[in-house]
Amino acid sequence: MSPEALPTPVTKAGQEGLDALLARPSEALIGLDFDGTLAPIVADPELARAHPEALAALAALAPKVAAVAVITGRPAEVAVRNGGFADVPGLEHLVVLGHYGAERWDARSGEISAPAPHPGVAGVRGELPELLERLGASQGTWIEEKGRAVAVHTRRAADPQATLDLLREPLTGLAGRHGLIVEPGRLVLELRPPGMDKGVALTEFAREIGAGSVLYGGDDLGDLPAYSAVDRLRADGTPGLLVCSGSDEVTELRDRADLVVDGPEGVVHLLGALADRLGRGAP
Ligand SMILES: O=P(O)(O)OC[C@H]1O[C@H](O[C@H]2O[C@H](CO)[C@@H](O)[C@H](O)[C@H]2O)[C@H](O)[C@@H](O)[C@@H]1O
Repeated sequence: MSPEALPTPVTKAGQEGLDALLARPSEALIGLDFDGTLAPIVADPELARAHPEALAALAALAPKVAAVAVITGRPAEVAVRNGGFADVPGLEHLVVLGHYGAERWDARSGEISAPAPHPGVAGVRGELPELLERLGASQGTWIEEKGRAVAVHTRRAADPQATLDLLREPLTGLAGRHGLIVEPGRLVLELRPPGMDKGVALTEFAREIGAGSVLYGGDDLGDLPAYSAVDRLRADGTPGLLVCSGSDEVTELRDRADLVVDGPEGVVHLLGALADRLGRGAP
């Protein structure tokens, strides 16, 4: 198979991040979101799976870099299952940071560590169905039970965006009354505990492994804190590359990214191209 072509970042900072990754891969941290980045978006989150070529690309790249971490809003256990990340040769050191970093799964041990559940989630869970009913949220709006959080999805509603807009304020009020926050995403409003986000998760993990460069790839609003974390790392002297898994649904990342690729397909090609380049002896 011919090697994948490596795309060129459109910013100087991004090019410096890529150059650092290629020059010193053993110091590089690769952080990747799951839904919309490694897994194509589908109407039923239960059916979301990693892109068919994602595991092979990750397994080719992971042994060549310091670490690969999947940083996701999903419960870690769900991401590991839907991603097929367990027991993959080449991914023996993979880390999955679930619930925006509140949970951590290590491939090495197969164990998940997590803090105590936030009591507000039970309160929200109890009130949510009646609130949705009262608001007349259209048919197709449904609640995803996430254990440490609940998410209200509108992708299957007759008018997904209008339904999301209708729910935003009341759900923010409900979350606030129970000490939770609303995390908006692609046709979803998640009510979850505060205090952790993907930026904190990425920064802490980069510090833990002593990363000398960071690539972060995401597609959704929940990935913006990780983008900001890479900006801060760059300001402190750690080169970074911001990758956007492009879609028509979210444009905020596209505007800040160093490199926009075509959805999970493009992400997988990028990972493959990096593995190819490093395999041939970079830069
Ligand atoms: O941080 P992520 O890995 O991107 O997870 C964020 C949310 O992803 C899931 O919802 C999204 O993907 C679904 C499956 O493709 C799609 O149906 C939905 O519209 C998207 O918003 C997941 O269900 C949420 O719990 C995550 O918070």
